[in-house]
Amino acid sequence: MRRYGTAVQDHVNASYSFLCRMLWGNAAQDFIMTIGFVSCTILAMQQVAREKRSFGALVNFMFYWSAIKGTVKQLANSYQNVSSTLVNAEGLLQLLHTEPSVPDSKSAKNLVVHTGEVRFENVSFAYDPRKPTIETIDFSAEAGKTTALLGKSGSGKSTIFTLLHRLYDVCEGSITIDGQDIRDVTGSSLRSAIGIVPQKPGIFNISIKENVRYGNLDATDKDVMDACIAADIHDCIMSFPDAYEATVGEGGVRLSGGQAQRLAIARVLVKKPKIVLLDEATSAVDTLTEAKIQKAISRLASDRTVLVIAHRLSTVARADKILVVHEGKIVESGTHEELLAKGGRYNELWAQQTLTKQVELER
Ligand SMILES: Nc1ncnc2c1ncn2[C@@H]1O[C@H](COP(=O)(O)OP(=O)(O)OP(=O)(O)O)[C@@H](O)[C@H]1O
Repeated sequence: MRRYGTAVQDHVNASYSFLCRMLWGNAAQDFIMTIGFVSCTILAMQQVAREKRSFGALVNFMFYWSAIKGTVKQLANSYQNVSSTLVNAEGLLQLLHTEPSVPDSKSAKNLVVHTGEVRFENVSFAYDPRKPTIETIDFSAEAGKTTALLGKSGSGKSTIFTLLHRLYDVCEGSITIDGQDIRDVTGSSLRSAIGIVPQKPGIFNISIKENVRYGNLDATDKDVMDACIAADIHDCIMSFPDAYEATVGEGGVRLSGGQAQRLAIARVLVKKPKIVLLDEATSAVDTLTEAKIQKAISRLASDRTVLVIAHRLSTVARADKILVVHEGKIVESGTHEELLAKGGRYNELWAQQTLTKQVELER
């Protein structure tokens, strides 16, 4: 409350000072205009008295003056408005001119995606050179298959996504998509080839239709509806009084967690990328919602390379390949059955998750 109070007080002080200056400015402007008018009128009257000008010219002058006065005042006010708008525009321009921290190389070409095979070759990375985050990770996510990343919190799963998106460059090794090193391609072509379903999707306070279309601004209304049907959210949207025109509130507050995630899946479906990164929400959803999300994910995954940070047992078990990440390294990889048979860390995580699920169900 104290911080908010201080901020409001600062705002009031700034508004008061702005208003005072504006009033002084207006008063000065009116004063100068009046002085100008009085001087010109005296001069004109003298000329009329000396018969240098006709009385009609004096009337004309007064008529023109009253016509021009309003426009000149408007011009001065416009200047005031323009200067305050320029402050905002300057902020926006600064934002638009922000240089990316990982710029495109001079010889960068557009990424050409054929099958969408992703390969990490001996990749090492550290946010802070004193503490490695990823150490010599080596794996490939095969085209059209689902690869699940599983591991404890802080093991480096999200960092693998961040590197594939090239928000940071790797310190050692390379990441390739269909044989092209992502450092040699343009950032825009890389990002348009990848669709992301984050845990907390960025949802805007606009209509559901526009929120889905954000994935592909050229998508037609039919494309949006088809994507929502595939993401199993169409019926839910139709139950809203305004259907696709319903606004969802700032950050999507009027949607449940499961609905927001399916909306994000629909957004990726209209984008139609070859590679999809999926960060499953950990929040406990009921079994029916989980089944709906799972159905939407299966449709999203068909014929696409999917890398998923898996939290749900159903996703983990269905994945074509599972990578167990531990302290920035891949310690185990294989299918669900292979890893269970190994009896290692995966087995341990699986047992833990199954137990948690049982406890949740018993509640
Ligand atoms: N932007 C960042 N700057 C510095 N360190 C970071 C940054 N992002 C993550 N880290 C650190 O990197 C490590 C790996 O984080 P990461 O988010 O990849 O883990 P995660 O396995 O995805 O965890 P979770 O399952 O909780 O999301 C953590 O120790 C974290 O503190």
